[in-house]
Amino acid sequence: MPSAWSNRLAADHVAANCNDAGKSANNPGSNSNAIDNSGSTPRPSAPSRAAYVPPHLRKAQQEGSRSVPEPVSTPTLASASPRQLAGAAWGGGASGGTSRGSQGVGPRGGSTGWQSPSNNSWSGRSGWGGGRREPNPFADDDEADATLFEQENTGINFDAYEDIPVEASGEDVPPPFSNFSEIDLGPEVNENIKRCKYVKPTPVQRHAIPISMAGRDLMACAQTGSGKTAAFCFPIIAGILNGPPPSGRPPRGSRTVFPLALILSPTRELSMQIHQEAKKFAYRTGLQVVVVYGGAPVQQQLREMERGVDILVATPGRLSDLMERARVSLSQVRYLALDEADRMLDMGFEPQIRKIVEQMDMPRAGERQTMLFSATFPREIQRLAKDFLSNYIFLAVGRVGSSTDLIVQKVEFVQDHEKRSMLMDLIHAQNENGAQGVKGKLPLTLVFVETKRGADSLEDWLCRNGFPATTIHGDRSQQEREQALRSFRTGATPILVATDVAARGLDIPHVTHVINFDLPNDIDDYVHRIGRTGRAGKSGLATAFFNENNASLARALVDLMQEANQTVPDWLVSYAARTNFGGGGKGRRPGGSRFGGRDFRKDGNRGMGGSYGGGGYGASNAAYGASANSAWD
Ligand SMILES: Nc1ncnc2c1ncn2[C@@H]1O[C@H](COP(=O)(O)OP(=O)(O)OP(=O)(O)O)[C@@H](O)[C@H]1O
Repeated sequence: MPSAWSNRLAADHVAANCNDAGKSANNPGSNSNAIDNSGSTPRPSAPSRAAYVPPHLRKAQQEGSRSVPEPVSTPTLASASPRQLAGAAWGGGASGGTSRGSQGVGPRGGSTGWQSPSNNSWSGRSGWGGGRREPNPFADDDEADATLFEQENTGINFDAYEDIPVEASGEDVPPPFSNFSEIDLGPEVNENIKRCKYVKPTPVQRHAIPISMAGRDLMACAQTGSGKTAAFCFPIIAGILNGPPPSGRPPRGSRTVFPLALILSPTRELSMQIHQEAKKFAYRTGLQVVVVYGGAPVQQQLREMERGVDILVATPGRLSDLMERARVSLSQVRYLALDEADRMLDMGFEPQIRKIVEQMDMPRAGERQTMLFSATFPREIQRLAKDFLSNYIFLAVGRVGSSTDLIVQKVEFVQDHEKRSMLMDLIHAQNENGAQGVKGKLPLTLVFVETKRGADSLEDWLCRNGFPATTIHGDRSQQEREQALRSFRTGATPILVATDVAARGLDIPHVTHVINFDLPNDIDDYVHRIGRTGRAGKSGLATAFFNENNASLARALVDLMQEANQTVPDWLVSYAARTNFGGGGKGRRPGGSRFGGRDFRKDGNRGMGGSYGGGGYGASNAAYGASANSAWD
């Protein structure tokens, strides 16, 4: 499909590089020059190239080999994979690789390590005060274009969150705050908020932080990209710093660690991201934040843990493994946060979570503080979740008129065999329209497909046609997944083809377009997928390819789009009318939940016994909440 735009890309060179870039880890010794860009012959083997070292191994490599004095940088042009070279050629530059070589180093925790804002008994505890240098978690941010960073966090669109309806139900709901200065997070955390360039709290932060700081359990539902990570991290960090020093924890160097807070998330990449964020928020507090997740060498993670763990971020599988080896005890956990909580309690994860939370040594609900966060909370999951909570507050932030208006949603009727050419048209169009991505590069496009094979096949096809693409899915090695994400994030490879493994939580600035090449079966999955754009007050575009195979989603999709003030095509409305039997997936209420869904305890207190919903603030009835417009309430 020739065009001025594709011509300018020297597509044959790009496609060749793309082809080379394919699953290189599987073909380490192959001939890099065996290039075919005709699209008709099998993809050539990948070239041999310098082994990629993921971030979590770089330090180990440094420590283990004096001959490697600098941390391994994200590949530059000289060392980049062909796939990245393709991105560079296509995107007009290779500056996307953020050098980590100049990673900054923070001051020693020294005697100030562990000092709480109001409780100096923390000093002298383990942590950075032990003489280790705390790496500066803001180093990468500092390297980023400062203007860009400011735009991200203080852009005018952030005001779009101001009018969001909020519902909080439960007994004695603490009132919200307006500014970070009104709440005692402690001087270190306040300083870190400034370093993050957060000028004012987002609505979910305004409401959730006081609830958690008051010691209450919380189930919070707020839009994608609205700052939920900080909403659960700040109270955890401040709570630990303000709380009593831990008792009964073994001395440093012990093989079993006793974290005070546990943050669980469903994917490795999301856990890594939460870890990065939490380290920023806890910088110079003396608190140790450690992440453990599958697919990466356990020894390295064990070494990290041996240096002390106060806040443990984990995926359930690796955590279970470490608990079985008696390397982690949850007996001292004061704070438990489940990010993407509805996913964590969905069929796939629920038994594992139940085991971790209920059958090991974690203090019971009521003895610990529990926070559940997600953008979606189906009722049956809320019902399940109450087992993990004690006298909790349900918080729902946003629905109509909320930040999701920032995502323009479009639905195109596309038969399966036409999807690829439609995709090509969309990408051509957005590039010819001059959409801008990172530092003048092409905008980032995230394409969701249903299967891992489908992801590989589409990535291959895109590359063959001159579109630098990479892919992330469960069959790729962890190294490949991380490399793909980094290459996409930096703009070196501006198209990422993904399965649902990338649907939740990932915060990738400058994703301007999410394309549902294959629609999910569940409307909540759709909500999370499109939420990869339009984050932190910025606008975004989401396009879905719809055909007869997606008929069961029509009703929920129409409702969702109408709630978000989107233009719904007539043909989709007709589909929805014809298929008004529900859909939305997974046997849940048709259409699943909504961001800003209702507290299920208000549905007649089924199974709850006690009286709830008496307190709270904000609208508490049909004036808002998913029920207002829903076809089912
Ligand atoms: N108070 C704030 N001011 C400015 N930016 C903020 C603020 N709080 C969070 N952010 C930024 O907003 C972005 C989205 O935050 P975050 O990833 O926590 O969203 P989320 O609600 O967890 O989204 P998702 O539902 O997709 O997981 C991040 O880049 C974060 O740094």
